Amino acid sequence: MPRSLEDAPTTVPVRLGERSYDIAVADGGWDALPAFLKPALERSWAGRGCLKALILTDDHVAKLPYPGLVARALGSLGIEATTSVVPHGEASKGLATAAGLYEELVATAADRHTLVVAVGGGVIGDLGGFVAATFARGLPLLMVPTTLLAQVDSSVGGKVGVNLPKVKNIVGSFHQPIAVWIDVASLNDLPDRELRCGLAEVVKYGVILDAAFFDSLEADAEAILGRRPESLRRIVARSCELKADVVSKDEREETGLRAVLNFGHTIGHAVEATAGYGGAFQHGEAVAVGMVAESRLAERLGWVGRDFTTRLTRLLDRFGLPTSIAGLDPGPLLESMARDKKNQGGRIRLVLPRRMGHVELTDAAETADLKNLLDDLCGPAPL
Ligand SMILES: NC(=O)c1ccc[n+]([C@@H]2O[C@H](COP(=O)([O-])OP(=O)(O)OC[C@H]3O[C@@H](n4cnc5c(N)ncnc54)[C@H](O)[C@@H]3O)[C@@H](O)[C@H]2O)c1
Ligand SMILES: O=C(O)C(=O)C[C@@H](O)[C@H](O)[C@H](O)COP(=O)(O)O
Ligand SMILES: [Zn+2]
Repeated sequence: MPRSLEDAPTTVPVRLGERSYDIAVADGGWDALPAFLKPALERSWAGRGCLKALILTDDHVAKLPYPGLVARALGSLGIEATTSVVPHGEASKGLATAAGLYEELVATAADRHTLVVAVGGGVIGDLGGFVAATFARGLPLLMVPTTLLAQVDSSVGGKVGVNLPKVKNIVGSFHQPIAVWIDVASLNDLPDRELRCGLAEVVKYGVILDAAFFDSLEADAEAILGRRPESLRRIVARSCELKADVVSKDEREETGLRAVLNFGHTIGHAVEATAGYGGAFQHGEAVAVGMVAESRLAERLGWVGRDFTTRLTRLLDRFGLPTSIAGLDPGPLLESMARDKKNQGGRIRLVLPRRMGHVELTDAAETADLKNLLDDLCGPAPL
């Protein structure tokens, strides 16, 4: 049970017609999970009549209580769970791991009512979601994100997928979960580096959608880094609300609205893929340097002033995130950007800021502009 009424989970709805679902933002209170899950299973065609579940997690999270707490909640609903553990890290988010999971589903006689439960970070959510989307043409999916990044971003909105060696997230689908259960208390176990990675996506929401949220992150930075529960719960709930609103208006990134969530990712994904998965840059770190680099591009196009990038860089710095791509090789970065999913008609499209709280998808930058930008930013940092 929640420890008090104030501890009852906050619910954020994701409004998508028949694919609507709720995100519960709790602080402990795992006893409330069965009551939260039961109606979600009943609402979902594939979840109705569910007797079996596959809990997917990684070898770090497998040592924590969360997969067991999920299995217990499912057991109380009469659902028998088996657990599959994959190695932690981005290298697991590939077709080879997915193929192994398909074999496990076959071996356990999974049917279209078998629930896939992703318990872990964004790697587990994207991989488990991809397997759920594709096995038997679609199994019900429950997200139980345990990193800040997964709680504020990857567990919400239905983008699931895996990487090819040179291209991030290039094989995938849109497959909405039936529910998302977030326990912010699980963030107490998280290494500092992973907390910072999540903060990169949190800062992103301020830049793209909510200037007042950005102000509040600046004001509350110490409490957030100190993992004060109210602060974590506030940033998780607000991030989920902002993402849920965008996803409900443009679920499949068709109108250009959802693309705003990709600020920092055109250059960020290029940095991640060229550095190698599990290499020098985690996703959140790549997004941090990507946001700064894309803000510099916006400066060059006259969209924002230098002060805009300075303010963004200062907050990322305060959160202990990298802000520079100095020393990277610009050639492979540009090649990688040319493979971005947002591109159209051979033109690279990026999401760039106009002012705090507002960004736009644009192909205004010529390849030569991008090459100059990368040459400058990858050169030695100014003294
Ligand atoms: N689908 C989307 O919309 C979306 C959005 C953002 C990011 N992503 C994807 O998410 C991935 C990054 O996710 P991530 O940053 O969560 O990385 P991750 O899944 O690799 O998790 C980071 C590390 O934290 C560990 N961990 C997880 N929970 C923990 C806990 N409570 N305590 C201690 N350790 C814990 C994991 O074992 C792992 O070592 C990338 O692949 C990125 O592309 C997807
Ligand atoms: O949900 C979205 O839409 C996003 O763009 C969120 C991003 O933070 C996330 O990294 C996403 O996986 C990137 O999507 P992609 O389409 O560029 O692969
Ligand atoms: Zn991201």
